[in-house]
Amino acid sequence: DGWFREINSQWPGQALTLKVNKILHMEKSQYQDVLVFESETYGNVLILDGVVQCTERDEFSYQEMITHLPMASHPNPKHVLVIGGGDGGVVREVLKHKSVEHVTLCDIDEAVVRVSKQFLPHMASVLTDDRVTVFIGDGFKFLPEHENEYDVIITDSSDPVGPAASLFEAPYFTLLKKALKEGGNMSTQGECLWLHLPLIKELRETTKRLFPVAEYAFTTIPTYPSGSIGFVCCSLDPKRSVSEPLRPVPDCMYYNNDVHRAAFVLPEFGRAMVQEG
Ligand SMILES: NCCCN[C@H]1CC[C@H](NCCCN)CC1
Repeated sequence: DGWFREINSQWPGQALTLKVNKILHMEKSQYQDVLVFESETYGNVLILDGVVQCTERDEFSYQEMITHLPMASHPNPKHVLVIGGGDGGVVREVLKHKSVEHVTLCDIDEAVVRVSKQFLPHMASVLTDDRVTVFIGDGFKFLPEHENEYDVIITDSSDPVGPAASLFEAPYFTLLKKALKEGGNMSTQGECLWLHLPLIKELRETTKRLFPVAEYAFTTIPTYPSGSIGFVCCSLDPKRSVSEPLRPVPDCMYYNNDVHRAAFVLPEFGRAMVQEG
C-alpha cells in the first residue's frame, strides 16, 4: 500500500510509517539489507536491515549534533575519525570546522558508501574532498592500528543489534580511548530516552569508567523512533565541559551554541536515571 513501516523489536508496539513514491535501490550487502526509496515528504531515505538510517529532510539534526557537540567543545580539532557514518553526513559536518586538517571515515560496509554517493549526494559528496580518507573495514581492527592519533572520534553507528552491537560495549570504548590524543573528545550514537533508558544508563556508566567527562545529550528528529535520539559525549580532559561550546559553527540548520548547551538538559525521567548514580 505504498508505505514503509519501521516495525522492529527494539521499539515494540510502535512503528514510523513513511509514504513511498518509488523504490530506488535494494541489495543484500556482505553485512545487511540495504534499501533506498524516494519518499513523498522526506526526500530520499536510506534503510539498513529495516531501520531508518537517514532521510534527506531531517538528517541535518542528527549529523550536526553528533558532530558539533564534541567538535565545538574541543579547542583545536585537527585530526578526526568517524567510525560508521558511511553516508557521509557526519564528515560533511566535520569539515565545517576550519581547524580540521584531515578526516578519516571507517565504515565496515562498502555498500553504504557506494549507495549513499548515488542516492544521498548532499551527504556523500564530501567523501571525495582531499581532506577525507575513506577506509572500508571494522573499527575494531582499525582503532588499535591508530593509537594516539585523533583529537575527536565520532561513532556514528547503527543500533546495538547486528553488525554494530559491539560498538556499544566497554572493549570498543577502551580501544577508542587509546586512539584519542591527549585532551581528545568523542561522541557516540546513544539511542533514545523514550525507548532505551537502561541501555543509556549502562552506556554512560561504561564511558564514565573510561573518561573523566561523560555526558548524555539529545536532539529531536522526526524519522527516528519516538522522534528523538541521543549521544554520549566524552572528554579525556577532566577540565573540559563537553556541554560548553568554545566557538560558533557556521552554516547549520539545527545546531547553534544555545542548542548545544540545552541538549544536555534532560527531562526529569531521564535525568534521574542517566545523570545520577
Ligand atoms: N549517519 C546517520 C545514520 C546512523 N545513525 C542511526 C541512528 C538511529 C538508529 N535507529 C534509532 C533507534 C532508536 N533510537 C539507526 C542508525
